[in-house]
Amino acid sequence: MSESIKADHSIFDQLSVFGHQKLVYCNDQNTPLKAIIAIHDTTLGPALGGVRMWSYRTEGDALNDVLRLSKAMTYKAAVAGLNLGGGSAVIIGDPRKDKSEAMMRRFGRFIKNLNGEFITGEDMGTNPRDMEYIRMETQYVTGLPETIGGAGDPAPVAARGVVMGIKACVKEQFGTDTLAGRTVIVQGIGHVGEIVVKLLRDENAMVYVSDINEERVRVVAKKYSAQPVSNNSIFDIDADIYAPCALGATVNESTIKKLKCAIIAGSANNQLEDEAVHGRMLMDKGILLAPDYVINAGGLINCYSELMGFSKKRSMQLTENIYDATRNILKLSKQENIPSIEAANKIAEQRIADIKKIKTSY
Ligand SMILES: NC(=O)c1ccc[n+]([C@@H]2O[C@H](COP(=O)([O-])OP(=O)(O)OC[C@H]3O[C@@H](n4cnc5c(N)ncnc54)[C@H](O)[C@@H]3O)[C@@H](O)[C@H]2O)c1
Repeated sequence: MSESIKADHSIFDQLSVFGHQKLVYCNDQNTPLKAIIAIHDTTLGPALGGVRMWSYRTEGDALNDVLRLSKAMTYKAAVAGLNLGGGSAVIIGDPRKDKSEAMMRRFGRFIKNLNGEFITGEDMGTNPRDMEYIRMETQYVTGLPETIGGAGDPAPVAARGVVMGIKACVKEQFGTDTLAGRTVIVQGIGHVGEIVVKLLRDENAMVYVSDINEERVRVVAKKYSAQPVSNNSIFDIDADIYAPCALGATVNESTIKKLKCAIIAGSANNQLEDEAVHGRMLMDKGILLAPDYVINAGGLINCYSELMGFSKKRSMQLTENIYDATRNILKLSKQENIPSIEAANKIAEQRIADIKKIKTSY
């Protein structure tokens, strides 16, 4: 888990860094679709992961993102105790300008050809409507609207889990898990971030909000009586908790130097630019990191419920367990004097190794 992917390596080299099983390039000039599906590990079950649509600067950036996201899904499902493997997909393009019904349905046909090895759902830049389009072509999709038998938007469940993780860290750092009076910076107030803000404000935390979309900052700050801050100045604020809820890799060499918080806990996947280096740097600085894939697993739990026929109530109950899961990881981190992300990886890898003993692959 500590290796990083180098853009100049061959594709097979890059697949070997994290032990990926399969990579599918989906190209269709008519719709036009350029997508990559990465399947990391199917020991525990079919690979489930969202499809992200983003204006990647280069194809290498898209590949890097999908490899990192799919690996995180394997670990997320493993720690959450779900019978799912890890996979992910990215579509290259601007979701506001380039998306169409035909593109999403064409993407659905690529998933169909994988015969259930990969199941998708929402991620940044995609929504329940897109999942409906994919569903027109394949059954291997989750996050469908409740009106057509799905479990609905996973974001509220993901947000609940994030707040459970925040509470577990607050308990560790401050001795009590009450959020009243704690200060939190939420970076990225989209589907998940906005609900994180709401839940924090419901418990009387003081919340700063930032986003590259200034209109959203204005609207969300007003709606929840939060403090708007510019994206450039978030690391100058003296807050208890930094909650990254946008893109990954925001915790890196330069931001760790500036961070003044006691806790990092948010929904964004792959928050650490380099797990081994930055996990240790945070530990040395006394900043507690809630491993992202542990506390943002609510979205995946909701999708799993959709597959297994669970109710919203059951999803929420399973998501509440994130509090204890986070506490256990922080305990192991302390006992073994290892970064929290390493402790989480150990627990995930142990479960995968145990289940491997009873079956060789999905
Ligand atoms: N939606 C889910 O159910 C779910 C579940 C688990 C994890 N996540 C992760 O949580 C994160 C957010 O997901 P979402 O569904 O809320 O996405 P979203 O697209 O609804 O919201 C993302 C928000 O971040 C903002 N943003 C983008 N780049 C930014 C930057 N550099 N600085 C500040 N703001 C920025 C966008 O303007 C947008 O408002 C992603 O990393 C996603 O992978 C989402």
